[in-house]
Amino acid sequence: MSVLIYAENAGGKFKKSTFEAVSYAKAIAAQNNTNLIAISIGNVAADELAALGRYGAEKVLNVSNDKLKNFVNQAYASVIAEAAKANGADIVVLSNSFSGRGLAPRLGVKLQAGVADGAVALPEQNGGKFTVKKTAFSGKAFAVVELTSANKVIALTPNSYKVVEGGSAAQVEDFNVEAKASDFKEMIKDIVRSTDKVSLPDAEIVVSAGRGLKGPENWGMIEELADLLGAATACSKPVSDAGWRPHSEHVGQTGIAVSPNLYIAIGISGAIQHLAGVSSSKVIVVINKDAEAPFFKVADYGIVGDAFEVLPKLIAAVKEYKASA
Ligand SMILES: Cc1cc2nc3c(=O)[nH]c(=O)nc-3n(C[C@H](O)[C@H](O)[C@H](O)COP(=O)(O)OP(=O)(O)OC[C@H]3O[C@@H](n4cnc5c(N)ncnc54)[C@H](O)[C@@H]3O)c2cc1C
Repeated sequence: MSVLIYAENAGGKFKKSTFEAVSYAKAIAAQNNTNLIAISIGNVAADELAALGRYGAEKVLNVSNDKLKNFVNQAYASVIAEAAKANGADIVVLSNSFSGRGLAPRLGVKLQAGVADGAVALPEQNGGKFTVKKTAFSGKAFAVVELTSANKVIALTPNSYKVVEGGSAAQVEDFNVEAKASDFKEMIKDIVRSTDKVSLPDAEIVVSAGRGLKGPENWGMIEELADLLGAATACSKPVSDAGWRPHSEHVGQTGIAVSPNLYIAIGISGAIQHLAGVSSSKVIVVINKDAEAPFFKVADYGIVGDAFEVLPKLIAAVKEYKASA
């Protein structure tokens, strides 16, 4: 028995969500008194691979097949499943990222494994039962699921488990798998990044605005606040539907799900479909002129006020704080 973690990279670098998933997988390996093996697919430098040892991986399997340079759901799932079988891994962990959400069910089929996607806590293993707390109904609720199969796949919600450092460099080994033509029926031809700014799914802070901002010409204040805080910008669905902001910024049930440390919602009512994508944020701050806006019910901090008065004051206060820090 062992635990296998799929270490996802972006352009050859591991993301914070990967370090969280490795730390989480290490804790599961420790619970089960077994070792942790990582698998990386794509072109990642040897020292970057070995550095996964810092978060608990003892061995890193490196798959650098040219055909697998870009993410291909089916092919990546086949490689990870092969690695799990070859290393006797009965628990496979990955990040519940865009790629992870595609891989988890495929791995479930390939490994005949129960899947807990959107996990938010370490599994509980009592009296032979293996249960995992996970988000349910697009983040509107939590569910505790029991995985009864011998093999298990767990996809960890980003920002729900802390990064734990302490280990030493991992041993890196090449892992070669024959890539099957049938795994390449759908391929990513090109990746065009929408912006050079902070990536929304990975952002620690998100500044988000809704129809209360009245029009696209008022987004200067949102961008200024986001720049000052090193945050990503987001918006509600009607805002992107109206073309005020790109669809890549739309968060919620039908958009991107985010779980930053801080989510600032400005002029957004807090409809259930919006909350579905943001409710796992650690701290939620709401600015809305209507004290009855539903968003206040889930807010940690709220300001009842006109965004056009509150935001300039907030921006000035952040500038003042940064200047004095
Ligand atoms: C199937 C389905 C899926 C959906 N998916 C999504 C989704 O993924 N994401 C999403 O966001 N929505 C989604 N929606 C739409 C959702 O139901 C809401 O209509 C939407 O979230 C409302 O957006 P909003 O809060 O920006 O606008 P509004 O509901 O118009 O709210 C604007 C808010 O701004 C406040 N306001 C106005 N002026 C000011 C001011 N000057 N200062 C401060 N506050 C002000 C108002 O008090 C109000 O609370 C979906 C709907 C359906 C039916």
